[in-house]
Amino acid sequence: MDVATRLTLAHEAARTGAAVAEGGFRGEFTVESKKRKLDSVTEFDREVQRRLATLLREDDPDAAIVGEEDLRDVETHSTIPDSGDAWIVDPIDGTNNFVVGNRIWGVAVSAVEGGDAVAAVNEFPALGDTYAAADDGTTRNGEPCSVSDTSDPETFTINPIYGLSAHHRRKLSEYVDTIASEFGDSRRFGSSQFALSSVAAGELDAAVSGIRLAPWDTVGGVHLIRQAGGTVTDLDGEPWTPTSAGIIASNGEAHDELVAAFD
Ligand SMILES: O=P(O)(O)OC[C@H]1O[C@](O)(COP(=O)(O)O)[C@@H](O)[C@@H]1O
Ligand SMILES: [Mg+2]
Repeated sequence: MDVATRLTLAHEAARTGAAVAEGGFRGEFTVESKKRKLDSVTEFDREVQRRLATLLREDDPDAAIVGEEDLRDVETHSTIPDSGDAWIVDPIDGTNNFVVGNRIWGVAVSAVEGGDAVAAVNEFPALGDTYAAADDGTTRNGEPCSVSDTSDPETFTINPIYGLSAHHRRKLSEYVDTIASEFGDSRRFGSSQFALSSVAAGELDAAVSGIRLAPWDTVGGVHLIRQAGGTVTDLDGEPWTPTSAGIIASNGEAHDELVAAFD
């Protein structure tokens, strides 16, 4: 399958999942906690992943499906296979927002070949924004977009992505302090894919995390940023991969300063 076809399929999957989730947004549904109190899953997370996995398998039967939710009836991987093709799915990124009726949640679908992302779509239906990329740049709602051109670190707006586990809380507060003392302002949204999409479209200058984030929270958004002209590394400044323990994603204009500031 060529990358243009993969992008089309990613769009179709994201749209399908978004329509399913939109049907439940601000309605009544069941919510459960997974391993941690803040790690929520709803019946819509599971249903969207089920629908996406079925749709993607129909068109690409040999590809692995990597997804956030553990479904009894659908085979899903939790890590990206070393070889072959895979689809990475976050059925709802920003579930805690979805649960309380906050609009910042989306469906993330990306295609990986031999470990490398080749197409990605992050759709945020309640916001009306869809970010997408194959191999010829990134679009927001079908129009080309690019990372910001902010170059003065003191004016950078940065999203410190944290996660849902309590033991990393100290790291988050250190990151917020560093942003306040060495950079500009901080933002937090409760959705890693939203943060990364925002960097890709120049709505944020950078997003950083000191913890290893899941592939469904990152791979698509990282591809969007790289295709939009940005830079994504690990905390040592080496190119980011899904196994990196931390991420510095930026417009590239003050990347060395970011790498020096966060560890
Ligand atoms: O910006 P915040 O509040 O640190 O949130 C980031 C967190 O949000 C999430 O992207 C939400 O993911 P889910 O809603 O899919 O569970 C986390 O995986 C990530 O760690
Ligand atoms: Mg999710």
